[in-house]
Amino acid sequence: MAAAAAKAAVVLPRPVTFVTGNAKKLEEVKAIIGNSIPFKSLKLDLPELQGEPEDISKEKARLAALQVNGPVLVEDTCLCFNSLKGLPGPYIKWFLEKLGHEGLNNLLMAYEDKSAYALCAFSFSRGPGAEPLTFLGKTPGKIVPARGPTDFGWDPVFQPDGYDQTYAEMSKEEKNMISHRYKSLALVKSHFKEAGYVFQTDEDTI
Ligand SMILES: O=P(O)(O)OP(=O)(O)OP(=O)(O)OC[C@H]1O[C@@H](n2cnc3c(O)ncnc32)[C@H](O)[C@@H]1O
Ligand SMILES: [Mg+2]
Repeated sequence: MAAAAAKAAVVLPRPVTFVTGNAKKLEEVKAIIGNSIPFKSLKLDLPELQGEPEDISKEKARLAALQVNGPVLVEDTCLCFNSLKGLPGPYIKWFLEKLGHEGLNNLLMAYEDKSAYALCAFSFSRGPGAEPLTFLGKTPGKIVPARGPTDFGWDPVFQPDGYDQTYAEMSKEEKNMISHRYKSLALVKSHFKEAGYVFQTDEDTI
């Protein structure tokens, strides 16, 4: 067949819903995605799961797709300390909540190596029952005593490699050009471009 290479467009029932309970994530996702993917957001507190980042992200997507009954994007963010073999990793939310910025630094007191990496795992599911695809973005850096505004998570204690500023001290534009989230979303965007999804609109979603 001559046109064997031509792929049929995959029609999705409505714009993708980005499901998150975190308003700061949403701000960054909106800024990075822009108009490249038609999406809307839904604030839902999905369960904090355990395991490997990729598995957690996929499971989040499965749960979100069931709740939304349509295509979803979710993401799970980890902050991994190399001296601690990648921990706190996906458990950073609880570590930050209980220990604060100073406590995160204290975890590394006994170690010379303060290096760390921020890891973002976006997962996309085409709908309930579909196997989610996962896209990982990683930015290396180190853990430092808190500097800068404290409006987003662990930003004040993470200084990316090659920069004198912590994520918190950078402008949002600058962070969004180098961040774990930016890198993961760049892969998501490429996937959407390649897949050529066609969206039907559905006005009755939130
Ligand atoms: O509803 P979801 O999307 O799960 O939102 P969440 O706040 O529960 O987020 P995670 O489960 O991914 O937990 C990640 C933790 O790291 C924080 N965090 C996520 N991205 C961050 C970033 O870019 N800079 C600083 N802190 C971040 C976030 O506030 C959480 O405390
Ligand atoms: Mg969460």
